[in-house]
Amino acid sequence: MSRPETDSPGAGMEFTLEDISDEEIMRRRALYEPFTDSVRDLIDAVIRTEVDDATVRQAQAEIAGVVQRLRTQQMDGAYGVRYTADKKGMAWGNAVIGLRNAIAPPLVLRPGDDGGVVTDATLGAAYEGPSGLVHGGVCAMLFDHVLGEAASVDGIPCFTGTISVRYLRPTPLGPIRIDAAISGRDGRKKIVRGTLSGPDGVTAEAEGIFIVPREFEGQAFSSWVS
Ligand SMILES: CCCCC/C=C\C/C=C\C/C=C\C/C=C\CCCC(=O)SCCNC(=O)CCNC(=O)[C@H](O)C(C)(C)COP(=O)(O)OP(=O)(O)OC[C@H]1O[C@@H](n2cnc3c(N)ncnc32)[C@H](O)[C@@H]1OP(=O)(O)O
Repeated sequence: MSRPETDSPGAGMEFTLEDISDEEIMRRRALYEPFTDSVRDLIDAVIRTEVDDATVRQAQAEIAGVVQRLRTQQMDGAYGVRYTADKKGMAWGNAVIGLRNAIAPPLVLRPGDDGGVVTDATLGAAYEGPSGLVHGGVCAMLFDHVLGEAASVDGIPCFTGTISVRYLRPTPLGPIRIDAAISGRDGRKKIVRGTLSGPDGVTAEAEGIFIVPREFEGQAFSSWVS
């Protein structure tokens, strides 16, 4: 596939204009969302299957066939961060929110009561660290994105400068919630705090410094289409 028009506003952040209608976004979403969900199911099934060796080998051959078919037409490089003419972002390859990324839970964010953002998700076997518990790096990755979104609520995308996570108690695999909001501003820097909660309450808290790249100062974008 040829790449749509690419714009690199700075700080290594590359955005790609893909001027498509809302109907076309809906069509692609209806196609790729269930497709990617099937791959998420596959990841979980591969981790948890207890079928016999022959069945595993047969499944591997079938998966290799599917991969080969998909590879007959591929875009160059990663999906990138695409946006429409009215500046709706489509970060569909993103590791945390990507609609086309089976590694992403994917998180879907909504506005919180405090001007911040909140998300609920279910983390299954693919996110395990210690037995039955969420991997600490996964917690950090999810915090990074959610705090980054909270920092960007006014539509100006921010980069993570520094983030620290305090793991208070283990986070069980299963339903989780993350809340994040800006707690301070200093020029291009925004201090953001967040919490990760499981069914029994807060398990980890994070604080980060998020920075508006110089090139983005004064620019406002729309929200993600996820
Ligand atoms: C075009 C259409 C777009 C469509 C988009 C549509 C919708 C989007 C809307 C909203 C959502 C957007 C995004 C948010 C989502 C998720 C977030 C994901 C977060 C990430 O996953 S992102 C990847 C990891 N992240 C990096 O890959 C950063 C690499 N890095 C750099 O790119 C630079 O390093 C940068 C930019 C950080 C700073 O560079 P710089 O040149 O601006 O900095 P400079 O030296 O001028 O410092 C200025 C002041 O920041 C202080 N400062 C500097 N660096 C600091 C640091 N690291 N920690 C703490 N403080 C720091 C200084 O001390 C000074 O402070 P003071 O003013 O007080 O002296």
